[in-house]
Amino acid sequence: MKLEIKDIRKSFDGNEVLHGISFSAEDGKALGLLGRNGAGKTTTIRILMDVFKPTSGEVLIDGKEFRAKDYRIGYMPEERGMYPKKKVLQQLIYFGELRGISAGEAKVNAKDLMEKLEITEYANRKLETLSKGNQQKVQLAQTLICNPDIIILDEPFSGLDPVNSQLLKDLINEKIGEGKLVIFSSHQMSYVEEFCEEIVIINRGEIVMDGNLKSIQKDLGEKKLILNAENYSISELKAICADKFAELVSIVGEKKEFVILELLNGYTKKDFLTAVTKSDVEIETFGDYKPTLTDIFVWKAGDE
Ligand SMILES: Nc1ncnc2c1ncn2[C@@H]1O[C@H](COP(=O)(O)OP(=O)(O)OP(=O)(O)O)[C@@H](O)[C@H]1O
Repeated sequence: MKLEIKDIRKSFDGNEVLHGISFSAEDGKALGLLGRNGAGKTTTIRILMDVFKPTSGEVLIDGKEFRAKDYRIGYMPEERGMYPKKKVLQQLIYFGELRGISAGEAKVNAKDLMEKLEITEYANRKLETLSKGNQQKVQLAQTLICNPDIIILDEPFSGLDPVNSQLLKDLINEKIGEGKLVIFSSHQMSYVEEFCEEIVIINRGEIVMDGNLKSIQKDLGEKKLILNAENYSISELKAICADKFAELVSIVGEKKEFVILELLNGYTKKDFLTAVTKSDVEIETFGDYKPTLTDIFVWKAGDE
């Protein structure tokens, strides 16, 4: 199953917020939809869910027009929409029926999900009496109650402690393993890095980066090295690189723990290592630079 967003534009009152975005998501993989606040992620998801019509462009599934109502979709919106006064199991069954499965099937699914999310003991409690994190887990159970083929999660980890995050991770991974199509929107880069093979970064309504995360990291890390010294601080090391090794490398950045360098044309990692070894720099860390998703995000979606 392949879901394609093709050249989508969306305006609100004449103000265009999506400027022709295109990307695709496939089953058995998770796609991370990233962007700063107001970038256009929720608007994109709402177009997918048929909450809004795009101003132009189309959404296709396996090459045909996609109509959300024809598919089993589990959508966990950022603003959680459940009934505070209703009992947990009762409302999970209600949402299951609402989404086209029988009460019996919904009950079986609800019990299975509650067990996996360790919330069985709250089955007969009113939702509002649960802690925020447990309410969040009920919300995920609601999202998955009809065994959806397409799962769209908007900030599913907000407010969860590490143990509960792990339960959620296990469940989402299980769904990816079952071949579901998962779209995952979050500001928590570590989770995106863990789940998502593919990423799309939206900035001010435009796609600024799109593709396989590992390939992007490899491409952006190409010819880049990290260096740290035992006998010099980062700023001293930068000055040394600019002074002694300027023929071999340029300085492209720094982190608390190391300087990031780029090999200049014609030079190899070995050339640089030989030069450093001959100098008085005592190497603490030396190796290839692999940008984190946070690095990529800040670079692509940060302020100019
Ligand atoms: N119903 C609406 N009417 C008018 N403008 C809207 C509407 N919905 C969204 N927008 C505007 O569209 C732009 C994108 O908003 P959107 O909610 O899609 O961003 P987002 O990437 O999901 O942000 P966040 O990370 O803060 O949730 C914003 O400028 C927002 O004000």
